[in-house]
Amino acid sequence: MTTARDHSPIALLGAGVMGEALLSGLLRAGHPARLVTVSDRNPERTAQLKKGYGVRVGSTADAVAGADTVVIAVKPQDMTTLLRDVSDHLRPGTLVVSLAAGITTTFLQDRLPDGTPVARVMPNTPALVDEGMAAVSAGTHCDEAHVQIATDLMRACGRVVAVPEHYQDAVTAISGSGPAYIFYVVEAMIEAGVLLGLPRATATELVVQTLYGAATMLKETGTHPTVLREQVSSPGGTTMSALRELDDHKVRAAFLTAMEAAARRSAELAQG
Ligand SMILES: NC(=O)C1=CN([C@@H]2O[C@H](COP(=O)(O)OP(=O)(O)OC[C@H]3O[C@@H](n4cnc5c(N)ncnc54)[C@H](O)[C@@H]3O)[C@@H](O)[C@H]2O)C=CC1
Ligand SMILES: O=C(O)[C@@H]1CCC=N1
Repeated sequence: MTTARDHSPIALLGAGVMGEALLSGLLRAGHPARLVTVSDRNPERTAQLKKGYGVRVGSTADAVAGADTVVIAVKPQDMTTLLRDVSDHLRPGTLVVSLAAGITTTFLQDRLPDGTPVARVMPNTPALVDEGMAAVSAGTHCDEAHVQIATDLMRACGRVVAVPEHYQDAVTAISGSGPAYIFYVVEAMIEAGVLLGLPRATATELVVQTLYGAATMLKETGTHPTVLREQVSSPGGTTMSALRELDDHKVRAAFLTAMEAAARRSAELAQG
């Protein structure tokens, strides 16, 4: 899909884990490196990205002044300071896309020049391998073309959905933080394999391929996870013995409580 701002200048402010994931996806999708200016308060980081990707680097002021789209990927706690700098150099009509957890479009609009179009996006780290999941919400001054630009940006490295902004805390708890829960389960399964006497490398290969296979089944068959789980669970068999332990240890309830906590934390982050 092409848009009016295809291959127009982008400023990326904050080039940590998430910023690099998006940057690498954009470049793989064909966005010219010379049209991306990266700014990070850590000079080692900008030097790494300049060397690794051939992008331009500069101050926040330089990056913002030359951009049609400004992508902000700093921690929520660094947002207020950064927005002061951005505000001073933003050209009228420039779209500001924030990837920060918890930071609302109202928070952004209140700290940017009147009428600035802003979009709030919740991405996730699988963007690094073009399998990201991102949810986009529009601010007050964001029209359909702006939403499309934000969507196209994120589509460079995975799937994108548009959601009403009041869903964003829940989205953050599910797909934003979600990869960490999966990696946590993977770690636990590998440890279990080692406990059962498998070499760590073998346990890791078994777990990773099992995860990949199960995820592929979910995605490619569209079959409900309950049905897929039942297909593995023979009457009186091994799987039911394990699942009973997970139920006894309230693992399902723990997931619900954990994701409620993540959503609550997301809502708190805009309060500073
Ligand atoms: N890591 C993840 O899985 C996800 C992160 N996010 C959001 O993405 C944002 C970035 O998170 P990470 O990349 O994980 O953090 P990070 O700590 O890896 O990267 C943040 C970068 O921002 C830079 N920075 C801080 N203040 C700055 C300033 N004033 N000007 C320029 N650069 C500045 C830091 O030096 C750092 O390199 C956060 O708001 C987070 O909520 C959203 C979804 C997933
Ligand atoms: O933990 C965090 O706050 C960020 C937002 C979603 C994933 N990582």
